[in-house]
Amino acid sequence: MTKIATIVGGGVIGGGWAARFALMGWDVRIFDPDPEAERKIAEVVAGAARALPMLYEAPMPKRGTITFHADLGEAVSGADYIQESVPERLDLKHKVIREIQAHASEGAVLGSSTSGFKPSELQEGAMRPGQIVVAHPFNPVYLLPLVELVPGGADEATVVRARTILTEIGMFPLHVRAEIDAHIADRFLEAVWREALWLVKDGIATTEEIDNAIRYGFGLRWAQMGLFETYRVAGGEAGMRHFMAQFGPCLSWPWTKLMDVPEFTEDLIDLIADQSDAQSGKYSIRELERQRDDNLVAILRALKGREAAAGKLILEHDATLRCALGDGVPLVTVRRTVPVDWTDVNGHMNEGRYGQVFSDASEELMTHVGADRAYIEAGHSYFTAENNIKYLAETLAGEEFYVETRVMQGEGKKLRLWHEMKRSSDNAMLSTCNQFLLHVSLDTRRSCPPQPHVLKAVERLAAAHAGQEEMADG
Ligand SMILES: NC(=O)C1=CN([C@@H]2O[C@H](COP(=O)(O)OP(=O)(O)OC[C@H]3O[C@@H](n4cnc5c(N)ncnc54)[C@H](O)[C@@H]3O)[C@@H](O)[C@H]2O)C=CC1
Ligand SMILES: C[N+](C)(C)CC(=O)CC(=O)[O-]
Repeated sequence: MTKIATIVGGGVIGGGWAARFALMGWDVRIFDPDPEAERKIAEVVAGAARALPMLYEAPMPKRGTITFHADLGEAVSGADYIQESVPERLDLKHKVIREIQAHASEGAVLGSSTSGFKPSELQEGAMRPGQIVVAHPFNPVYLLPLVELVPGGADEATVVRARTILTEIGMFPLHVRAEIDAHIADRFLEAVWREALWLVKDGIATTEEIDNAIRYGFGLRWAQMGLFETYRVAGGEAGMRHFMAQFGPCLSWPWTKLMDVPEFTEDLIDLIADQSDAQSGKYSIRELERQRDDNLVAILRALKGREAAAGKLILEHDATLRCALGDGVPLVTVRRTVPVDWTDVNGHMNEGRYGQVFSDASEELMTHVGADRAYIEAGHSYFTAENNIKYLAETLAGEEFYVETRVMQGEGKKLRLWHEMKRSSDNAMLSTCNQFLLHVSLDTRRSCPPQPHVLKAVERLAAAHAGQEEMADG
């Protein structure tokens, strides 16, 4: 049964939540009094629909519907998960929580995106305080996995449900055990932001120079090792103890402005806004979002390949999205989106990646006929002896495609497959591959007949696919 998430407040963050839930197969309802909300969310969802599927090798779930509701009660009634994402004002959050709880079911999780309020502040005076948790996400919500889960006085059952749901939609719920203003990450980010403001105000660095100091250096380290592991390595062979002995004393030197906050005068606002315009004003916000998303996808996919940090989480989530091939004729062996890191200087999917796509297709087929991991570990497999690939139309980053596979020959050790790669949006033929494989013994590395159960499955498919002639392959 389709699950329902309601997003109350569809701005930058609410739009990101809506996109993540819908792309993970949930039906999404949105309540936001802004008459422009529908347009703004459609733009965020379009960006997310291009970026998020690029993270995965597995097919994405069928996308859920997104509906807009003028009545808050109607929007929340019967929802499984409700995420409050209205502006950061405690009086407004209290009012909205009261209205939500008057109509929401008792079993629903009510998460708040608040960047700074403690859960106990939100729970105070609520009809059912135990139903409310802080679920603080990071922008863009549809790509960054972190969500700080702060229970405060929430019921254990609510916290468990929240964690389960957030994990199911591909997030990393970081359990924040003690509630404090701004949780863990924003406490940290506020310190960095404050120091950056001082550097600009004091004329020491421009906004661009500060961004360069981050993106050419420590920002790259943070994405994969965080702070403490990075500093442990920086301590050399003696590790963290040496690092602290060397740099601990600096903490009492005047390296930072500590808690002083620069006053937000009109002059400071103009200084920063003007420098930001000079740095990035040539791009629209949507263009910057696209650059940011493509870079995040490339970084996350690199980490995925290394099973490191957030990439490991995406790899594990990918495995939960996989499902067995059906029994259709032809078999749909691959369904996925072209990630940005598969494109080349011509701005389209590089020809080398087609080989990977058809290799993935034959691996899926092998699993389907019983030549799976266990079979390979037992010393049997198929080797590809020939690929004849035709490139028929360009394939672009962000496009979903699928591969239909037919078994054209399945006799003894010979296996010949015919793959057709098609674009999902219009079923246009993108590429074909005539692929010949030989069954081998991994002990002798020479060809040999398959085990009887694999041969039987291959023969069954060859019979089912007989007469399904491939396109002329001359
Ligand atoms: N922008 C950011 O980087 C992040 C923001 N947050 C938190 O998310 C929450 C929302 O922030 P943003 O999305 O940035 O703000 P935003 O200003 O982009 O969006 C707020 C939305 O709430 C709507 N709204 C106002 N009153 C409402 C009501 N009574 N009922 C329903 N909707 C209403 C507005 O029309 C607007 O679309 C805040 O609590 C903020 O601290 C959390 C993580 C990051
Ligand atoms: C600026 N901010 C406090 C709203 C930022 C966040 O809450 C998290 C983020 O995405 O950086």
